[in-house]
Amino acid sequence: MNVLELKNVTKKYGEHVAVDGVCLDIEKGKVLSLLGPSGCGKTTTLRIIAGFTSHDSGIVEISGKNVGHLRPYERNVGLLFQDYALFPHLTVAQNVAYGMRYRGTPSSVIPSRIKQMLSLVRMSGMEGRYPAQLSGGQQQRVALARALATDPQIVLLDEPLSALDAKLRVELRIELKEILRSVDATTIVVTHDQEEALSLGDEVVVMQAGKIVQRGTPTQIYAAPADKFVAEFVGRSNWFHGATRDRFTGGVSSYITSEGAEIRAKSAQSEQCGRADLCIRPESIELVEEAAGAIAPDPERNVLTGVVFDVAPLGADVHVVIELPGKTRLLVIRKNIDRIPAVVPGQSVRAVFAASDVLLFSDRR
Ligand SMILES: Nc1ncnc2c1ncn2[C@@H]1O[C@H](COP(=O)(O)OP(=O)(O)OP(=O)(O)O)[C@@H](O)[C@H]1O
Repeated sequence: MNVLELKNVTKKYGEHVAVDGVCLDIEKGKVLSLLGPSGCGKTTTLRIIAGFTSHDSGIVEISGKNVGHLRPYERNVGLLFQDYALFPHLTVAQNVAYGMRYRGTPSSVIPSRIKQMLSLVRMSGMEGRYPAQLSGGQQQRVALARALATDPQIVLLDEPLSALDAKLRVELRIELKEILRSVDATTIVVTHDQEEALSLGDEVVVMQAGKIVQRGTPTQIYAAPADKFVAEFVGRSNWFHGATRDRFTGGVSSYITSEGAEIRAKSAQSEQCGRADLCIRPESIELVEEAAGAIAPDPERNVLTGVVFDVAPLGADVHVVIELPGKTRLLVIRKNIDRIPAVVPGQSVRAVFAASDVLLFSDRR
């Protein structure tokens, strides 16, 4: 059974439709990431579920019950919101106890529950501290303990890690995932950080302008984006615009790009596409030096010749920018451990990628 179900939920601010007919369900114990650019309606959706914002139409159900008329404290929802900081005048223990007292948890149970929650978020021994005496990461752990203390039916996390620096963010992200899994929490996490969304969510929901444009596993969203917006928003990408020239057997079509290059794409949809946007992920491209000799022709492989423009060794990855004829630039990302050819700017190379790695988006303009 779904713990949460939104049925055609819409919210307008004046003429502006912030949430536009959203339908969303989530099963018990699953973590759903809500991802999208600033202003696409993620926070408004969470606030509607929590009961802080009323929706204009549609139905919000928690465990099969319409909760549209219930106040926030009457819904058993755990919250960790950007603007829902710890109470500065309360200790760690009092902050964690706050929601429980509000919801009528028996006083006899509260101390052991505080202990359990603080141990879960690795904050045992900090009960008597005030928020100002904690680091940003510690404050977020306490806020998480407070959100989970009432054993909520749904946990809503709005940009839970955004205030932290990059390294701590990644560390806490891994912990957060483990904690949510250990308590079997049904969770929606809002983020505009794609890496966070893909790593935390069992499934990812991508929103644009108040609407859901795709829902899928992190792998589906990355490897099979529903449209150009999702492909551009999730992951890095190289883009070409082209028109079909030839069609071959096995779903392979060749496109001539605006810059005059030929790119072959293999896709179930390629038969329908006259003009199309072609997307190639930087990780799908291999670099082959000129010195490596001729590359055997293969109708399902692309070979583009260019000149290395920039090489950026970024720790585990190397980012290489290739300039193709017509000044188009192609980003190639290789793992350091691949021992890619030690290319240098100005060197001629070939960028090689499979026709099946080209994502095609039909251009209906
Ligand atoms: N109280 C309000 N009054 C008027 N407009 C609002 C209000 N709250 C949100 N909006 C508008 O609704 C749209 C969606 O806002 P929302 O905060 O849900 O976006 P978001 O996807 O969470 O963005 P961000 O990632 O920047 O937090 C935006 O255009 C915003 O300006």
